[in-house]
Amino acid sequence: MLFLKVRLLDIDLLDLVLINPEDIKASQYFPGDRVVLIYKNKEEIGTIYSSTLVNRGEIGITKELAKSLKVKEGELITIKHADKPRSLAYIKKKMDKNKLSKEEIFLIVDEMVNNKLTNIEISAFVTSLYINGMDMDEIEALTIRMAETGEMVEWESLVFDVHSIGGVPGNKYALLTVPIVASAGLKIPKTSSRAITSAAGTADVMEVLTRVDLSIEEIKNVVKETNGCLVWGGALNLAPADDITINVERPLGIDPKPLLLSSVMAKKLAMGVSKLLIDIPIGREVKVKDEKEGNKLAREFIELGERLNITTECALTYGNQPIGRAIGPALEAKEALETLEDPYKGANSLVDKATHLAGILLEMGGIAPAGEGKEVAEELLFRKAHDKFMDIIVAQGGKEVRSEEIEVGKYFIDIVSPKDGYVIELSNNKITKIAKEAGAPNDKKAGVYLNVKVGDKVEKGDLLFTIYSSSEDRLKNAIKLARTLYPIKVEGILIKRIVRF
Ligand SMILES: O=P(O)(O)OC[C@H]1O[C@H](OP(=O)(O)O)[C@H](O)[C@@H]1O
Ligand SMILES: Nc1ccnc(=O)[nH]1
Repeated sequence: MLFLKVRLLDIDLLDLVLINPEDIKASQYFPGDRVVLIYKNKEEIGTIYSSTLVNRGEIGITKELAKSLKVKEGELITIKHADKPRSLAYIKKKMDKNKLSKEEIFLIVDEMVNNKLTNIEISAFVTSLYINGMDMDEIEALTIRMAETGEMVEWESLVFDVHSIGGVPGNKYALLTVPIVASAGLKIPKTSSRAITSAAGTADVMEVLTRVDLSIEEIKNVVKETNGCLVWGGALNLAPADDITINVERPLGIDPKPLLLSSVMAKKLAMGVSKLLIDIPIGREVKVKDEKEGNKLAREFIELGERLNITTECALTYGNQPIGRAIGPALEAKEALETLEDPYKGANSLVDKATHLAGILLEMGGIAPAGEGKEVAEELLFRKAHDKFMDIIVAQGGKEVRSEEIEVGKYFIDIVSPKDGYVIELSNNKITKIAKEAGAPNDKKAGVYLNVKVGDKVEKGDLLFTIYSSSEDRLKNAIKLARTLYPIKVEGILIKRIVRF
């Protein structure tokens, strides 16, 4: 046991514990050791790093860790050796391609939620799922435990929801679909995650306009008032393991299928959703490459839904190029608002996707007859969705806002076509990489605005796209990347002329 005086660190690395090298030398500990930090009746796990940033007799811990321990700067805490988490053996079992039992999966989730696993261990779990997968029994256990380890919401009437598996840039459909469905009288308390593989998750986009970190009580009030909401799952104590795994998935840029299924469905189970529509974008550069793979994933969502008592339908949607033209939180919020303000001016792909998905939900909810949902949704988009969206923004704690008031990055650069021709290729992955390099999603004002889409005719010097950032340096890096990646290819229609011999 070692007693040390707390120093608070402004570092975003939850389990980081700094100790002066001299103190480490004089103790039984080594850098990299996992330790239990004890303060009064609270315990947390941390990993020791050696650093002269703290003086002898001090221990540097993050503000977040201090908050969990309820300890203040200058107070004394105790550390002792931590046992290896028991679930580590099961993570290794999955690495060795074995099936895990329900109890083993429950323990992994429990230890994850109780801060007993370090990011390295969680990352090994995520990677093992990426490589070795899980069967439906395992996925069901993972989903149920992810939901049960947080709060579970109950409603007096049926609630609906829509959720995209993501992967396609510019996927701001929910900012239209939710108000359309809510304005038809169905309850739709939508939870989203932040970006996983993309440059902006729905929660990141919505946060530009209003609060997304509502409590369950607040959500209930918003839904009572407006029928809908668009909130961030990670802010609530709703399926807490979801946000923990997403924070590991994001830097790896992967979304393993068992986690994709459990991440989405655990949030829906915890939120008490009864009828759900899943959007599965299909395309070369998204999570699901073709229709065959899409059908398979859809069947898995439907089966998992049955096991959880959530009536689930799926829509396979076009994912070969971005939805709409804006990529990045503020740019997407602006485009969604523009489209709600005047759907005639909105990007076709955005209006089409949002009304198709809303239409299916309206049919599932008995509001529209079979086959007529899209038409009803379009009408609601023109007549009611904008006002409903404003009501939701205000009820969540924001202010009514017009699209022209949304600020985007003050540093920007236009990228123009090097030749005459047609846009023959627009790469999702490359556009996402450029938007991220410019700072999205953390820099809400960063991103890419596409002036052209596949098939458009362009002349040399015409604007192809604009990159925005709040930082001059990040913009420079994004430009450099854009110049090497060529995310948009322009070619003439004539490929080759062949003459007779
Ligand atoms: O595209 P990437 O970042 O991989 O996936 C994450 C996004 O997909 C889902 O979309 P929605 O909430 O249904 O709109 C999530 O909630 C999140 O916004
Ligand atoms: N893995 C996930 C993909 C899409 N949405 C989620 O909430 N989670």
